[in-house]
Order: sequence, then structure tokens, then C-alpha cells
Amino acid sequence: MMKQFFDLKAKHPDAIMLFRCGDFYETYSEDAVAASEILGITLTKRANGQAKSVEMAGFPHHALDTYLPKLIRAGRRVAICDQLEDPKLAKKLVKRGITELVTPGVAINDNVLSYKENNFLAAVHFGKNVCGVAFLDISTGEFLTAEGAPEYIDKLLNNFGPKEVLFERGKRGMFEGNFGNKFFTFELDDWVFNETSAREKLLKHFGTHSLKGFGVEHLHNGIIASGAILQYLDMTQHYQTNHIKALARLEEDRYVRLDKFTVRSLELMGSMNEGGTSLLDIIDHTISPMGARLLKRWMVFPLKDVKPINERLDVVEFFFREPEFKDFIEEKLHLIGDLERIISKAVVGRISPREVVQLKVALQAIEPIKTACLHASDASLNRIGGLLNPCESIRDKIACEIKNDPPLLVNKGGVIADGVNEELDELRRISYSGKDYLLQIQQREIEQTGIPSLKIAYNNVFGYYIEVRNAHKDKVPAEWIRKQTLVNAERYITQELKEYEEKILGAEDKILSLETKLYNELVASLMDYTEAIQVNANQIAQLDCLLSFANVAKANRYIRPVIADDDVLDIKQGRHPVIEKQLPLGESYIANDVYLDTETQQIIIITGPNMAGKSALLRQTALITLMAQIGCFVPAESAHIGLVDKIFTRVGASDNISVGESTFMVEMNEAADILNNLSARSLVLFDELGRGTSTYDGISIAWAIVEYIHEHKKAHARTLFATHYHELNDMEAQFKRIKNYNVSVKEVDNKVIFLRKLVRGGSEHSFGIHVAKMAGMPKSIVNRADEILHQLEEENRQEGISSKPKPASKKQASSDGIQLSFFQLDDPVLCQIRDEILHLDVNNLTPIEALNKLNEIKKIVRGK
Ligand SMILES: Nc1ncnc2c1ncn2[C@@H]1O[C@H](COP(=O)(O)OP(=O)(O)OP(=O)(O)O)[C@@H](O)[C@H]1O
Repeated sequence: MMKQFFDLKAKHPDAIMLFRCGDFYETYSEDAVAASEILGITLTKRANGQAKSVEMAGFPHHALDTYLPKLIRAGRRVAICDQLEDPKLAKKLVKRGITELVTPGVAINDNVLSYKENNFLAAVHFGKNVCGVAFLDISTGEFLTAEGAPEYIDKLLNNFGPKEVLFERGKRGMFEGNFGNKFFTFELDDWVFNETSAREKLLKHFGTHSLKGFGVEHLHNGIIASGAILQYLDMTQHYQTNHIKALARLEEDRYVRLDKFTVRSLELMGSMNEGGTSLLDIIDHTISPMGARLLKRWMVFPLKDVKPINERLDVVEFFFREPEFKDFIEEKLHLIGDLERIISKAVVGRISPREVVQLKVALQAIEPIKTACLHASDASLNRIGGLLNPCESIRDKIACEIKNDPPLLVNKGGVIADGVNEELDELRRISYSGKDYLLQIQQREIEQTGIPSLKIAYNNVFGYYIEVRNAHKDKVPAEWIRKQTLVNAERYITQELKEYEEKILGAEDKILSLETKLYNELVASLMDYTEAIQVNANQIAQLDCLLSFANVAKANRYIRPVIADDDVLDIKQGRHPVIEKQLPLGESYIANDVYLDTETQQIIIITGPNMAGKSALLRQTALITLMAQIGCFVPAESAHIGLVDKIFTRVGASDNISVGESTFMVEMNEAADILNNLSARSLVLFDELGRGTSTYDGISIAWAIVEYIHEHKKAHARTLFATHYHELNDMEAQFKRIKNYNVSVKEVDNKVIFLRKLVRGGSEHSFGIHVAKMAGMPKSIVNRADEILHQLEEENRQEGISSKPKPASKKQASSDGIQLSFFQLDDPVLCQIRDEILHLDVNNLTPIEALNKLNEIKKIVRGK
């Protein structure tokens, strides 16, 4: 058996092999060590013939659904090796084979999947000039491809968040150089990435002569990536793929460009702080899993055409205007479940009887939704109504053939309804009446033998038996055959019992196999409806998202934005959708107006103290624009959104030290990306650009960047620029479309009150020291900082900002017990220490030398 194990294991050396042995899945050798760690199961050893003993760890086969997901979530690939023949019939070693290779990207199991998330597998192909990418979610059948520059592919990878990415063996350096090392990856042989075989694979799968119908014919690299995905499904033994009905092209120019920094810094899908709230958390009130998954997609693919955006807004408004209609759809949506994954499960042959019933319930709910949408006075709803298909015949077939509350598994029986199949009904009659008959025999024997406690029961060893307690043993008739002796009783069988047993058990076996056959036939007939049900799932998902928008708008007082094909961004009394929900009780969010266009007010320089609300204002402007362009109402009193085609944000500092880049380097990289890709319809947000370097460098870079955006020949990108460099306020006088604003505060009795209102004009102070005080900084430091600040301001007035702070006054230093500037005191010992330190070449000092030096310094101090 171990030889069989090692032979099979050699086929997938990188996967943990679950090797079926009787009622257990066993793992051996290093797999066992890994499995026991991940699953927390006991690691044992077993003798392995002549060889040294081998580690093993296993779990009962019925616990596969519990343990498999844990292995996958731990980022492991798992080969499931099953017994291919009935062990009872096998003469020698049971035949075994790998029946499935489960990997993070190819998972169908409910316990692995998260219902609000797609589970994408991606493949990337590096072409000569461009990259191709493909995404497949085998649990929903969605298959997409695109090609473009590595930056675009990187953006898609970030937006789709695949659970596994395939690429060509030997190209790890190229892959990680472009896309980082955060993805779970798998390398495939180079022959997989070949256009001819990829194309053939796709044509064979779709049964078409060309790929023109999918609009991907010309995407040579996308086709290679898509072919690699199908190839991988074969390799992992996923052959039932009929639910993958089409390959869709992701069109770069249809959606607003959001780079990955923007998705992250605007906290669209997840907060940058653990446990924090994202925009998605606020606006996702979807009911169905399909809706939740679609909403995630909408968030990162905002539209940039007026018509489709208005179509979505129209539906949201309709829900708003017609609360009865909304409530009706809402109630029905609760009945739908995960239609999209259920139909995929039917195709791969893993649909449970309960899911078949769920499918019926969903189709029953779709009928009234369809009717209501068709009768609504809104063109988009009519279109959705037109596309919904209640699939009456299959729905009615399920209703008539499957019991309403079936067990989870077919092999438990009781799945097929009565009256569907005559033979089944007859067998059930025999089985039930047989059981009745047993009761009759029991009664009769009690009377005939005079043993009142006699009872008929069943066990797996010798079937039906009569049990008689010892007290009545002597009354047992001679023809009964004794089978077992217990402490208090004896068990007997009789000829009559045996005959009935055969009839009943035979009937039960037949019932199970007949039910399974009928069930499988029904599941097979579901295949004809795959496409219609996928369309239903998609339309329901859209309705669900729009309904969610309506509910969120109502709950949070959002309004419908005006979407226009112009370059005016005019938000009146806008609010930050996330912060406004998180303010402490009693505090309310201060709304602000923001106006930008390309003629009069293209760039706003926002100054203001720390904590005033500059970042909040920047982000809310981008979020309101983005929400509007996904078809959602927005937190404002009114909003005119001149369509934006790219949203760029350079917000906050994010370190990328792991890839060898400093904070400032990252900042400059991101800024360079923005400036190289500006368009006339871009919305640009810069928050505290340049703060990662010295003040002079920072101001110069910030100034030059703002100037560049203002002077750009082709693109007057609308820009919000929040900064602490008050010097930038001078730009207003020199550049026509730059305007200064500040987020106002009031100083009362040396205290700062944040008014959080955006007002015209620059501001002078940052009140950074005030904020440090609020944060609980030691008093001595706050006082000292104040002192240095005044001094710098004083000197600055005379000679600019280059002068250094003077030493602290002696009074200050001694009163707080901290000698901040002790090296400048006239103590010869301290001066000696200072000189020792100054002469150290820290870069070439070994740790031992450093310790010795410290010791020497200690001696100097002691000597004193
Ligand atoms: N309009 C507002 N109404 C109510 N509270 C607000 C508003 N804007 C910001 N805040 C609160 O003030 C906090 C600080 O805001 P924000 O981070 O935008 O300040 P900032 O001016 O960017 O500060 P810094 O310059 O230090 O980065 C926010 O976390 C939020 O809680």
C-alpha cells in the first residue's frame, strides 16, 4: 500500500495527499507532519516494512468537509486519493486513484468559499510587449480576460484578488517584479502558454469555430492566459465545466481608472486599520450572495458614461419613490439564495437535494419579481423583468419530484416524492408494510408465548431478531434459533423473520438506488437551464445592488447626484460616508461645499491645522464622485458630477520597505505615476505630498507638481492639494486656476476649536504642537517645542527659515529635569564624550566594537 501511495504522490509532489484507507483519509510522511500542524490532529508513526517507520496522521472520511477547507485556507494544494473499487470485492490491494486536486483557486466546497466573495483563479502570460490575464471563478462559471501593460494587469489582479495565480515556470522574477509576492502562485510548464494550443482548448470548450463572438479574437496574450486556465482545470481533474459558458473581455476604457493605491487609500473594500470600516461596509446592504459579489465588482469598476450610470440611478430612485415595490422585491430577494453557485454545483454534479429545493424556491420567487419589474414604469426594470426567466418546466418538475424537506444527502433516502415513479412507490409500500408486519409478528408472539417483554429489533450483524429476557427463557419455542446471549437476555431468529427481513432490506436497498437514479436524472435535466439560471442570477444581483443603494440612501439621507458630460464638480454640503457614521454620539459631521472645474477653479490648495479635516475633505470628494459613478446616491445636499475618467490619490505615507523602497520613494513613485497619466477628466487628490523629505525639498517638489498640473497643455485635471506648506499659498497670485482654501479653526484662550468648515483663503498655522499636546505628549516637550517654534518664527521673520533653534534656556531645562541640550554645556567631560561619539565611524563599527566603545565612555563618566 505504501508503494501505491508513493507512486500516486509522485504525480503531485507539491500537494498534500489525502489517501483513503477504509473509513479514514490518511496522510503520510512530510504530508502528515504538515497536516497534523495545520489541522491539529495527532501525528503517529507506523512501521513501514524494511524501511524506517513513516509518520502518519488521519481523520474520518466523513470529516473531509471540515478538514479540507482548513488545508486550503492554509494555502496548501490537496490531492484527494479515493478507493476506486469496493474494498469488499477487491481480491488484492484496493485500486486507488486521485479523484480531485483541490487548490485555493479551484474550490467548489462551501466551506472553502466565502459567500460574499468570488473565488478567482488567475493566469498571467507575459507577451512581447503586453501581458495577458484571465480570471475564472469555477464556483460561478464567470470567465474573463484582458491584456495590457503590466500596470493595468497589476490593477486587475488587485481588484479581482485571485486566490491563486498561474504563470510560466521560470518567470517568478518577472512576476514578482511586476506584481509583488502577495499572491498564492503556481508555475506551469511553458508548453501550456502557447497560443495555438490555448486557442484550440478554448474552441473545443465552447464548441465554436472562432472566438470572435466573445470579442477576444485579437487578444493573443489574453487567449494564452485563458487557455492556461482551462488546461489547469484538466490538470486538477475538474472535467465538468459546462457552466463556463462564455469568455468575457474586460474593457479598460469602459471604466474609471482607479489604481491600486486609490482603492487602498480611499478604503473602498477594506480599511487600512484592522477592524476599521470601508466604504463597502457602509453601502453593502445586499441580500443575496450574488448581489454582494457584484457590488464588490461595481466598486472597483465605476462607469464613465452618463447613460448606464443614470439607468442605475433611475432604478434606485424608483425604489425610493415606490416603497411598496421596494418592499415587495426585498421580500422576494430573501428567498433567492446563491442561485449562481447552486447551478454551478449542478453542473459539476455536487448539488444536494436541499439545494435543488432551494433552486425551486428561487425560481418560484423569480416569477413575481419578473412580473413586478415588467409592470414598473422604469425602462431598466422592464429590461431586467424581460431577462428574468422563471424556468417553469424545471421548477415544476422539481416541485413535483423532490420532497419539500429532503435530507442533505441523496443516499439517506426520502428525496423523491411519492407518485413520481410506480416502482418506487411499490417498494416503499413493501418497506413500510413490512415494518408494520414485524410489529404484528411481535404482538402475535407475545400472545402465543406469553412473554410480555418480548421485542423484535435489528442489528447489522444478524438482522432482525427476537429478544427475550432471561426470566422468560424457558417459554421460548423449540424452533427458534438462538443467536446471541447477553447478560440479561437471549436473542433468537426465526425462519419467518428471515424471510421478511430479506424482503424489507431488499426493498430498502432498491429504494435507495432507485432514488439516486431518479435524482441524478433530475440533476442532469437541470443542465439545460444553466444559461437561463446564470442570467437570472446576474439580473437578481443587479436588482439586489440597486435595492441596497436605495436602502442605504434612505438610512443615511443620501441624494441623487446629477451626472453630466462636463468638467464641473460641484458638491454642496458633502459629507464623508464612513466618518459620518463613526462620530461619537452627539457629534455631527460638518458638511462642506467643494467646487472644481477646468476653467476657473482647477486646483484647490487646502491648508489648515493638523486634525482640522483636510484628509477627510479630500477623501469625501473622491468617494462622492465614485459613489455617483457606480450609480449610488451620495451624502450631500446636491451634487453635480462632471464625469471623471481617472481618480488618482496620493494620500498618506505607506512604507514599502519589504520591496526595498523608502516612504519617500514610494510617494514619488506614486506621484510620478499620476503625473504621467493625467487626463482632462482626471480627479487628483494629493495629501501632504513631500512631507517625507526635508522642508525645502518638500516645498519645491510640491510647488513644481502643482505648477505642472496647472500648466499641462492637454489636461486641466481637477485637483485637491492638501498641504502644511503655507508657502504654496503664494501660488494663487501667480496661477489663474489655483485657489486657496483652508479648513477653519478658532483659537479661544489658547485652545483650538476645530470648526471643520472649508473657507476661502490660506491659513498661517498648523497648530501641530497643540495636537501633540492633545495626544498626551510630555509637558516638557510641548513647552520646549513651543519655545523653538517662537524662536524659529522670530528668526524666520528676519532671515528665512534656515536658522537653527537656540539652546533651551537653563530655567526650562532644570525645571523639568531634562537636559535636552547637555552637549552644549561647558563641561569638559561631556565635551570629551561628544568628541568620542562624533569621531565614531558607525557604519564600520562591529557590535563588539560598539560595546567596547560604550564601556570606554562609561569609564570616562565614572572617572568624572
Ligand atoms: N467635517 C468633519 N466633521 C466632523 N468631524 C470631522 C470632519 N472632518 C474630519 N473630522 C474628524 O477629524 C479627524 C481628523 O481629520 P483629518 O484626518 O481629515 O485631519 P487632517 O486635517 O488631514 O489632519 P493632518 O493634517 O494631521 O493629517 C477625523 O478622523 C474625523 O474624526
